Amino acid sequence: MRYGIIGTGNMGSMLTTSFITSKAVSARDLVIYNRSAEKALKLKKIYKNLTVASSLEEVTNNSDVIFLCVKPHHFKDVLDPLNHNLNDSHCLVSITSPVSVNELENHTPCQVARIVPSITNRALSGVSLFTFGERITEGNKQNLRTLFKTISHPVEIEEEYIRASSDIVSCGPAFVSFLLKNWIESAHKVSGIPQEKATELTEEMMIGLGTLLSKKIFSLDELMEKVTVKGGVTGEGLKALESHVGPLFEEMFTATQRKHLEDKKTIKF
Ligand SMILES: NC(=O)C1=CN([C@@H]2O[C@H](COP(=O)(O)OP(=O)(O)OC[C@H]3O[C@@H](n4cnc5c(N)ncnc54)[C@H](O)[C@@H]3O)[C@@H](O)[C@H]2O)C=CC1
Ligand SMILES: O=C(O)[C@@H]1CCC=N1
Repeated sequence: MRYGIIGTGNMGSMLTTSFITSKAVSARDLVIYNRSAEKALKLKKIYKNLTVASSLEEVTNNSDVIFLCVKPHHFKDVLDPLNHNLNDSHCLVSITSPVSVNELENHTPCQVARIVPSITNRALSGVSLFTFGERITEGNKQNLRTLFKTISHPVEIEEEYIRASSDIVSCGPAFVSFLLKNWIESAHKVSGIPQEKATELTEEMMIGLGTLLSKKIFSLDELMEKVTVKGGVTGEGLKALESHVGPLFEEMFTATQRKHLEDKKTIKF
C-alpha cells in the first residue's frame, strides 16, 4: 500500500513521523506534498527515502490512500485539482472534524474516510477518531484500522459526537496543558515553589497518572477515592475545586460546538 500526505504542517508532519518511526509505513511508500515545499523538504532531510511530490497529480499517481491534512478552508484549493486525478480505487482520508464523510463523498469520486488524529499519536499513544464513508471497501477499512493501531487507539465515532470527541482527544492536550500551566503558576504564587520545580513535579505526576490509567490499575473514581484520605488535605482541595468548577467545562464544550457550526457554514467545496 502506498500513502500520500497533502499538507505537512503540524498534523501531516506528525503522521509522517509516526508512520515511519512505528514502522507502520516504509518511507519508500510515502509521498508528501505541501503548498510551500520547505516544510516537506524538512521531513525529506530526516527520512531520505520518502518522496516529496512537486504536484498534487504526483501524489495521486503514486498513492492508494491519500491523507488530506490541510485546514478546511483550503479544501477547495486542493479538491478542485485533485478530483481530476482521483478514481474509485483511491481512498481519501480527511483529518478535520467540521467536514463530514457525507460532504466529502459528495465532492469526490473516490472512497472516503475521516480520521481525526491527536498530537498524542506522535508518542504512538492516544486516540484516533474514525468515521467511514459509504463507498469505502472493507479491505481499506481494515487497512486503515491496522495502520492506526500502530500509532494510536482507533475508535469509531458517529457524526453527532465528533465535536465533543475531538475536543476530548485532539483539543484535549492543549486544554489540559493550559490548565496545568495555571496549576503550576498557582503553586508558585501560593507557596513560592520555583516554577521549574513545580513543572518537573507536574509533568512527572501526569506521566505517572497516565501510566496508572494505561495499565488499568485504577479507574478515575478509584483514584479519587484512594487519594482522598478521610479528614485529609485532598478533600479540602476538592471542595475548593467543586466550588469553582461550575459551568467551566460546559462553557468550553459549548464554545467549540458553536465554532464548529460556524466553520461548517463557511467551508466551500
Ligand atoms: N493540530 C492538531 O492538533 C490537530 C489538527 N487537526 C486538523 O488538521 C488540519 C491541519 O491542522 P494543522 O496540521 O495543525 O495545520 P497546519 O497549518 O500546521 O498545516 C496545514 C498545512 O497545509 C498546507 N497547505 C495549505 N494549503 C495547501 C495546499 N493547497 N496544498 C498543499 N498544502 C497546503 C500548509 O502549508 C500547512 O503546512 C486542520 O483541519 C485541523 O483541524 C486534527 C486533529 C488535531
Ligand atoms: O478538527 C479538529 O477537531 C481538530 C482538533 C484540534 C484541531 N482541529
